[in-house]
Amino acid sequence: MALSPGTHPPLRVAVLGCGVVGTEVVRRLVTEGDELAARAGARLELVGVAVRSLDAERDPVVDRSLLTTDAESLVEKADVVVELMGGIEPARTLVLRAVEHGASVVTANKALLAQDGPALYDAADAAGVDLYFEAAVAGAIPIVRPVRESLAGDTVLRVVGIVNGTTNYVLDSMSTAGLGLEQAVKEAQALGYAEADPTADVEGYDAAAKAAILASLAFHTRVALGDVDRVGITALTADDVTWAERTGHVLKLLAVAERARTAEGRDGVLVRVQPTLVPSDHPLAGVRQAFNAVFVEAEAAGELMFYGRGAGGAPTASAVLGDLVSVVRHRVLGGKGPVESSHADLPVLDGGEARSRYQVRLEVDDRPGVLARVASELAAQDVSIESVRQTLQTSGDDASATLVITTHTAPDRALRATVEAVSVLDVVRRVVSVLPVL
Ligand SMILES: NC(=O)C1=CN([C@@H]2O[C@H](COP(=O)(O)OP(=O)(O)OC[C@H]3O[C@@H](n4cnc5c(N)ncnc54)[C@H](O)[C@@H]3O)[C@@H](O)[C@H]2O)C=CC1
Ligand SMILES: N[C@@H](CC=O)C(=O)O
Ligand code: NA
Repeated sequence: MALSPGTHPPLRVAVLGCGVVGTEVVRRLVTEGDELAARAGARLELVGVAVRSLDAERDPVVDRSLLTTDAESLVEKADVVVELMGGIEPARTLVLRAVEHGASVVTANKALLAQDGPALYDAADAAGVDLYFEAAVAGAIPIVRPVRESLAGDTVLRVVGIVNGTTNYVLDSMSTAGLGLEQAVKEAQALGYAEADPTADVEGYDAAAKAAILASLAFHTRVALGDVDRVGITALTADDVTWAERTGHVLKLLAVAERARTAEGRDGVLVRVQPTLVPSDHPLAGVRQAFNAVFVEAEAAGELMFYGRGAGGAPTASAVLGDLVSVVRHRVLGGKGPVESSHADLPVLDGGEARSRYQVRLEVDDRPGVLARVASELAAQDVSIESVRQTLQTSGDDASATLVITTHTAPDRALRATVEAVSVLDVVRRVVSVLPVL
C-alpha cells in the first residue's frame, strides 16, 4: 500500500526542549514538511515546543506562537512526543506521561535511557506505543537500528567504538593543535557537541550511557550506566598524547562491550569506557574531530563498521527525524516497532575480568638492575612483556629514565596488582600512566 498524506489526518508532534538539537528538529519539520508527509503517510503538525523561557533569543525558524512553558499539558495533546530536553527529570515524567496518553516517543536522551530504560520500555509496551532513540547513540550514525533490528538474527560478540564527539574533538585538538583540555572543551561547547554539563562528556558518563544502551541491545540483557567501568579523559596530559604518538598510537576514549567468560567458566558481558591507545594504522585512529565510529563483531556477519557525525544539532536531528518518520508510519499503517529484548539476562562481569594489552609508563632511577626488578614483578603476576622502551633523562647529577613497557594480553586484575607492586619499588619514582592498547 502506498503512503498518502492526503488520506490520513495530520499527526500532532510536540517537541520538548529547543536547544541545539531541538532547534534543528523544528527546522526540518518546518522546511521539509511536504517531503516528510509524503514519506510518513501523514502530515507532521508541530503543535508546540516546550521551553524554559518564552523570552530567550531563538532561531527565527521557531514560531514563537508555538512556544510553551507548560510541557505537561503539551504532551497530553500530542500523538508523538520528541524529547530533547536532556537530563533525568522532568524528562522521565514527561515521557511516561506522554506514553500513558497514548503518544509514541522519540528521544535522544541517553542519560535517561541508561538509567531508566526498562521502566520506559515497559510503559511504552503496556501502552502499545513506540519508543525510538536512534539519536541517543552516536548521533547521526545509524547504529541503534542495525543492532536492534538488522542483527536480531545474529549473535553479537563485541562492540567497540568512539561514541562521544566532545572527547574525540578534545583529544584530537590536544594532539593536532596542541590545545589544552579546557580550551578544547570550550570549542566543543561552542560547536554544540558538548552536553549541557560537559563533565558528562569528559568524565566518560555520556560514553558510558551509550555503551550501556548498545550492550543492552547487542546482548539482550539489561545493562545500566552503573554497570559500566568508566574512566574519563580529565587525568590525561599533553605528555600522554605525545607519548602515545611516539609509540605509534593515538589516544582515544573507547567504549567496549563484549561477551566474556570468567576463569571459572561463567558467561557474561563486560562493558567499559576508558582512554585507550589505538595503533595509528587502525581505522579508529583516523576518526578525527567530533566524528564517531562503531565496530560491531558478530558471529555470522563478521566485522561491521559504522562511521559518521556523532554530535551536533543537524546530524542529531537527522536521526531524530528518521525515528519520527518510522513511528508515524506505524500510526498510519498500524503495527509497532521492536520492544525491549532482555531475555538473555547475562550477568555483567567485574571489570577485573577484562583482558587487554597494556602500556605502562614508569619514571625510574637510571641504575643497573632496575629493569630486572620491574620485570620480575610482572612475571610474579604472570603478565608477560611484549616490548620495553627506555629513554634517559639527566638533570644535573640526577639521572632518571622513562620505561615504557607494553605487555601481552593480560587480565585487568593481574595488571592492576602488578602496577601496585611496581609502584612501591624503591627504584620506581612514579607510575606515570597505565593505558590499555587496542
Ligand atoms: N548536542 C548533541 O550533539 C547531541 C545531543 N543529544 C541529546 O539530545 C538532548 C538535547 O541536547 P542538546 O540540544 O544538545 O541540549 P541543549 O542544552 O542545547 O538543549 C536542551 C534544551 O532543553 C531545554 N530544557 C531543559 N529542561 C527543560 C524543561 N524542563 N522544560 C523546557 N525546556 C527545557 C533547555 O533550556 C535547552 O534549551 C540531550 O538529551 C542530549 O544528550 C544526543 C546526541 C547529540
Ligand atoms: N555530548 C555528546 C553529544 C552526542 O551524543 C557528544 O559529545 O558525543
Ligand atoms: Na545514532
